[in-house]
Amino acid sequence: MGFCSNGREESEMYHAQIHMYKHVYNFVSSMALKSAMELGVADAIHSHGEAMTISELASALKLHPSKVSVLHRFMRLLTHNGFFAKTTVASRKEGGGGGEETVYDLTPPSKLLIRSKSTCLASIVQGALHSSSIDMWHSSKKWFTEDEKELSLYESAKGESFWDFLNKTTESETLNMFQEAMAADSRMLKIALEECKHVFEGLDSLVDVGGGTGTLARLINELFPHMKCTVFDQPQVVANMTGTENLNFVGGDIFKSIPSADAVLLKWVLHDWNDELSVKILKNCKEAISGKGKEGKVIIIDIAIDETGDDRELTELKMDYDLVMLTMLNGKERDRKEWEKVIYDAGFSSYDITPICGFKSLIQVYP
Ligand SMILES: C[S@@+](CC[C@H](N)C(=O)[O-])C[C@H]1O[C@@H](n2cnc3c(N)ncnc32)[C@H](O)[C@@H]1O
Repeated sequence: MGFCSNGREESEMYHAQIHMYKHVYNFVSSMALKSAMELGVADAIHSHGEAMTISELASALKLHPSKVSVLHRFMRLLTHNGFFAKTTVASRKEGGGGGEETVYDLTPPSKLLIRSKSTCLASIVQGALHSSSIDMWHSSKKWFTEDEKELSLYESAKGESFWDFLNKTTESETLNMFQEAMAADSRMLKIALEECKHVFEGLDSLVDVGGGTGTLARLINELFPHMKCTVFDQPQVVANMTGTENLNFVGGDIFKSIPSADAVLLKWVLHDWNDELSVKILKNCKEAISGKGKEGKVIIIDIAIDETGDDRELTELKMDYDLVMLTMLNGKERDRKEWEKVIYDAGFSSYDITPICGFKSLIQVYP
């Protein structure tokens, strides 16, 4: 193909270059977001109570005076990316002399970084962009040439599985960071749970398998105070947790056995595992709900990839997550067909999938 021989080819090539560079530098937007989260930009604007100029923001964040122009450039990108809104207002400075100034305000995405709010997702930004989640990508070429199907990129690069890394006593800070990120994600489900109360009606007991530190179980308990909820997770995760009359914590292993209940909840658990291990978990869930006969059910909250039904941006997010699960844990995000396979392979007779809260789906599975 000639380089500049014909207008169409030339324009196609330069579009391709833009496409390529855009994807090469996607990480800059992610990292700028992480910097804003670490600096507490959203908290500063929230505490101030109104939109702020760059100098006000720099002073509230206690930045070095030499970094005011740096902050301006970060805010320019973050504003372009929808995290802040920029407006021009009459100068509020004393003796402003009728001049104007540019002020930055919060937008719905940056409101999700306000730490005092229950919907804060700062810990997700922290965990997803932590060096332990990113460093391994430098070893992907080596991983592709290894003959170890079950080895995640994480394990190939670091010599230990992500779960082992999390559970090392010396890394308890990382375990806390991970559990806090999971809790933050669960808190986001509050409204969705209220909207799908019917899913839990008629159940006297529920076990939240891989339920972490119990954030979701607590939300369910608030909606259904009479339901007996059990949070089942690895012993080291639930060791110091205290329950209430209708909320208790049990340590154990999902691959061995799961406490009995009318229903089992699995939020963000099956995407951690490949199909074979997911079938094993689902079979143990089936056993756990067997006392309730045909009335028992397994409630899965996870991603369902739907390339034809979802828009491009949503599908990209779901596919990004698929690679996160693959590389960190050898897990996977599934489309309808893939869900159906693991569900039927585990011996269940039917299921239904409903999208809830943005990018996750609620999958009810019946014996
Ligand atoms: C991705 S987290 C999801 C946590 C929680 N369901 C949520 O969405 O916030 C997966 C959970 O599975 C737990 N887990 C991993 N392996 C387990 C095992 N063998 N037995 C019990 N729990 C396990 C982890 O400790 C972790 O809390």
